[in-house]
Amino acid sequence: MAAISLQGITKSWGEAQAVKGIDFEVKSGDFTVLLGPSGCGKSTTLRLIAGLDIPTTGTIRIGERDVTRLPPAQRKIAMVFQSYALFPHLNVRDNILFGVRVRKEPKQNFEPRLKRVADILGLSHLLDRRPGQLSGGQQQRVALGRAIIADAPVCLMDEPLSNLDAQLRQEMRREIRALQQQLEMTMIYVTHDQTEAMSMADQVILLRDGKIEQNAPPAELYAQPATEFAARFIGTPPMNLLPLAQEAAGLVIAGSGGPVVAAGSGNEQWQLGLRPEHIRLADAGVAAVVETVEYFGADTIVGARAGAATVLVRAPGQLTLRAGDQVRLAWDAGHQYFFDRQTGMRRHPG
Ligand SMILES: Nc1ncnc2c1ncn2[C@@H]1O[C@H](COP(=O)(O)OP(=O)(O)OP(=O)(O)O)[C@@H](O)[C@H]1O
Repeated sequence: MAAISLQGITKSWGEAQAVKGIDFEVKSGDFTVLLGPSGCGKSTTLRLIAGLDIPTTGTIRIGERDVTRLPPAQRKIAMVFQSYALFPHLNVRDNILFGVRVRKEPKQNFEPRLKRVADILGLSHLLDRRPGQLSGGQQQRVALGRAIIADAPVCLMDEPLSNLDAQLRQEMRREIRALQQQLEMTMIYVTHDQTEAMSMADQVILLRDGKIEQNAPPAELYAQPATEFAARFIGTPPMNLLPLAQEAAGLVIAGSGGPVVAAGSGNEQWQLGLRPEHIRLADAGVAAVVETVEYFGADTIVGARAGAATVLVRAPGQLTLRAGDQVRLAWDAGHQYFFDRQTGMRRHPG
């Protein structure tokens, strides 16, 4: 049985439609990420599940209950927001216990639950401090603690890591994922960061302009993007997309050792997609001129101009290339993707 299901959900404010008809199901114990660019409707969707807003049409179920019109308190969900929403005048203990006290749960349960949650999150030695005396990561853990102590079967998070620096974000990603698995929480997590989505999720729901573009596990989203938009959104750096005009059709033939789409008539309607990690700098292949070289430690991203197109290549290790160097680009035919330029739909492979 699905832990959460949304059917035919729309949300309008006056003329403006933020959510334009979405359907999805979340399995119990799964980590689901709502991913997409700013304004695509992620937060609105999460707020509808939380009960902070009511959908214009459609049905939301949590377990077997239709909760579409229930207030947040009756939905048995925990929430963590970007701002943490900690009370500055309360210490860590009272911040964590705030929700259970408001709900007037039996007092004798408080201390053992607090101890467990503080142990899990490494907050035991900080219980008497106030939020202002904590680092960003510690504050984030307190916000998590408040969600976990509720023992709610469903936890919703809206960009909970966006105020943290890059290293702490990575640590917290691992921590949240481990906690979610350990506690078998059903999680819906909003982010615009595809790396976050790919590294944490069981299921990624990619939203675009109020609709679902693709709903798939991370590996499928990467290997089989349904559309050009999905292909562009996933990957670091994202997939190269080259218009398959006459000139670029030559690229395909030269690069793959054989045309997948025949050169010539009608190729302009296609877009060729190549992931940067699937292109090699080789002895033979398409001639290109290096424009940019960025070294990241484990790998190097090279930007090279081939004809009218600039192609990004991701190569392992450090390369001793400079702008202006001549290189040749090669790739396997099996790594070519083709998209219909009109509809954006992927046509090949698959
Ligand atoms: N209360 C509101 N009244 C009117 N329009 C709203 C309201 N809340 C959101 N919107 C609009 O609905 C659309 C979707 O907003 P939403 O916050 O869900 O996007 P998002 O994907 O979460 O974006 P971000 O990543 O920037 O937070 C936007 O165009 C936004 O301006």
